[in-house]
Amino acid sequence: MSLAYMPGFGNDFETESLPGALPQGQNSPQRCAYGLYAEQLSGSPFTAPRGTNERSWLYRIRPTVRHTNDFRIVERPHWLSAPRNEPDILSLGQRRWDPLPYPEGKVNFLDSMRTITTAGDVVGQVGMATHVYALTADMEDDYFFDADGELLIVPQEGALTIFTEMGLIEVGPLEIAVLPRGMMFKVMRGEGVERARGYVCENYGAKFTLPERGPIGANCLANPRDFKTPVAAYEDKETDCLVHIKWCGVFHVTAIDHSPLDVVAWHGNYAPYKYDLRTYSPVGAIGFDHPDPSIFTVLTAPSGEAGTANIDFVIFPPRWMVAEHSFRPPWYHRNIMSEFMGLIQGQYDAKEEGFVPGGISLHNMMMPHGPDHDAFEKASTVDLKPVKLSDTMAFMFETRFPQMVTRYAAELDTLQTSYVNCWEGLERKFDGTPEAGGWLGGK
Ligand SMILES: O=C(O)Cc1cc(O)ccc1O
Ligand SMILES: [Fe+2]
Repeated sequence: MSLAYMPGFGNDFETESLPGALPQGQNSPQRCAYGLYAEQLSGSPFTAPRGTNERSWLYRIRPTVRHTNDFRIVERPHWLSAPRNEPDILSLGQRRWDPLPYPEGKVNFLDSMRTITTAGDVVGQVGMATHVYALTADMEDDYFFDADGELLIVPQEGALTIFTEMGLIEVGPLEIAVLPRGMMFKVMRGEGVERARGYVCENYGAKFTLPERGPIGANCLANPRDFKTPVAAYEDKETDCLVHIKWCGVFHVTAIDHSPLDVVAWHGNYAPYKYDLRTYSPVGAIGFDHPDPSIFTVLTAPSGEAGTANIDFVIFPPRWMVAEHSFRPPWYHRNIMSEFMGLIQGQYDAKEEGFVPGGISLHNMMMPHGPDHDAFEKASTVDLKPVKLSDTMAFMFETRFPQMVTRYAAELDTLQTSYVNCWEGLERKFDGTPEAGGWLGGK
């Protein structure tokens, strides 16, 4: 299946899947074409400044009030929300996990979601949660929307077809999809896909946007035209369906007798999109030293405090390493921001082994980390000719808030017990002598 998309980031789009379904010149005609209902979906307050004002007009078979019935609270003990102030679930330390195994039997996207960390406060609309899905079935008559946040989906294995209210998105490894807060959708496996796994960042705060480029100028990094928004598509289905909702950390379900994906036409700037990570144009060190990873920011979710992101979504794409007289991999460091990393394919240059595709590493607030011993030795002694890092794609969900590990993640068999040993060989190499300065200070 080859789907149609509209290019651009945050554009004011318009699309119709039946000719004339979209009203022209006004939003609310007395009667809409084809007997459709008009409905506004607001992603920002009505009065938000133009730059951040987001809403779309949807023309649908039934208004959404008909997609909700009596709600019933349901338990979803594996999809958790912040605040979970349980810093005692796992003792402090750098953490790493092997990939999450696939479940036995048939499990869809929603049922397979497993929360790894939570940060901030879902009701205060700050922070985020990280999750992993490992699915073996489609959502067929199950539909979902997350009132608590925007979902950034990062497939690691197997393509997905996501049927949203505003159209269909196909997304596979090396691509991402972003589904706005409140958007109804269902996730199916892509054509020929048996099972699929990936990472999800649930953004409780302000929406992801493109980072400023500053002196880099008007081009490179993630270019707006590479973001793709689906054209309108609808499901005309009059059979029993379940609508699942996540609201303030609690899950609800309601039964209806038709599909809620019934939007025939829409216009506006509040819409889902996909992005191919291979179209990211990295800018890096062409002289010496290792710049901060913020040069690889694809999307940033601002927190209201300048330069202090609620979340940065950062990738480590294939690129040339050419820095002279420099230690080229990431440096050792400690960070006020908390770093959740995943690997989509290949190898990450700070870790020679142990960080595998589908795996996770977590370097929380102020937890020291950096290259493992082997990577350090290699990078300190290697001949510094230009080297192409290929077949690699790691990423980071970095947040200003500490990330609390869930009990589920803490008890996973895939939690590595000896991760810290990767730094074990970093022995003292100091060869200073008192004559050279010594502990009393410089001369
Ligand atoms: O910790 C990590 O591996 C991520 C990272 C990469 C980098 O190039 C510099 C800093 C940083 O946190
Ligand atoms: Fe780091």
